[in-house]
Amino acid sequence: MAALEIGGIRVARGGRTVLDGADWSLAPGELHVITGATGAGKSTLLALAALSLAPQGGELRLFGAPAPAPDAPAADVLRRRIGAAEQRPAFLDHLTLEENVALPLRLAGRDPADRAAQARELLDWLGLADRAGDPPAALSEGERRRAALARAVIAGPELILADEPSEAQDRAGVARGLEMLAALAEHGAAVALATRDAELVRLARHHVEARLWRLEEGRLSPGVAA
Ligand SMILES: Nc1ncnc2c1ncn2[C@@H]1O[C@H](COP(=O)(O)OP(=O)(O)OP(=O)(O)O)[C@@H](O)[C@H]1O
Repeated sequence: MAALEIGGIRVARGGRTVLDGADWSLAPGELHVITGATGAGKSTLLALAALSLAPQGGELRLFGAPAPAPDAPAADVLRRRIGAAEQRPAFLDHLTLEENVALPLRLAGRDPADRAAQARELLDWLGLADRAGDPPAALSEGERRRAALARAVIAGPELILADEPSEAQDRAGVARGLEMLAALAEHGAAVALATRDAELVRLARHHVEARLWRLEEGRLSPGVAA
């Protein structure tokens, strides 16, 4: 069963048709990389999958069932199975970075020691261990992106969505983030990331098992956007 299926999906934003009959299916254990020019609709596609946005037409299915409207109570329940790292992540500035990253575990009712240990491990892996006690406002753009990725994956979601995860990262950071997402896919998560980063695409092609898509004129097709 696919984690996510869209069929003939149509979305208009700001008076413009962004997705125009797009089809896509993402199964557990798969890593998909969506490429496309700026404004092509990559973030829109991930926002649909994250139940942040409703389509105007077509079919959206999550975990084998028709997706509820973003404001329906059922959407809140489903979102707990989804980890999304947004392009412009928001954090709670009265909490430390570690507490922000551990928030999904807090919402899941996990005990504090367990939450702290898991957050530390992820921050360490993503090169943020020395920032754990800092407020999010003190982080650089690249550090915020990595923290958003950590927060998206910490509770073990079945579907992981990462929007431009490599933006503002150095080469080592790009590789680390991709390695982590590929490892999570290997362990059974359905993972999709959107990017315009040629280095990330190169790594996805040659160093991990990934399926590449290009989003053009509102539709997805196999390959990489020019
Ligand atoms: N909140 C919004 N209100 C109105 N229009 C929007 C909104 N968000 C996005 N759009 C428009 O939808 C289109 C697709 O935007 P989207 O952010 O999905 O593209 P993208 O491929 O992710 O671009 P980028 O690579 O620059 O992040 C653009 O024309 C954009 O201006």
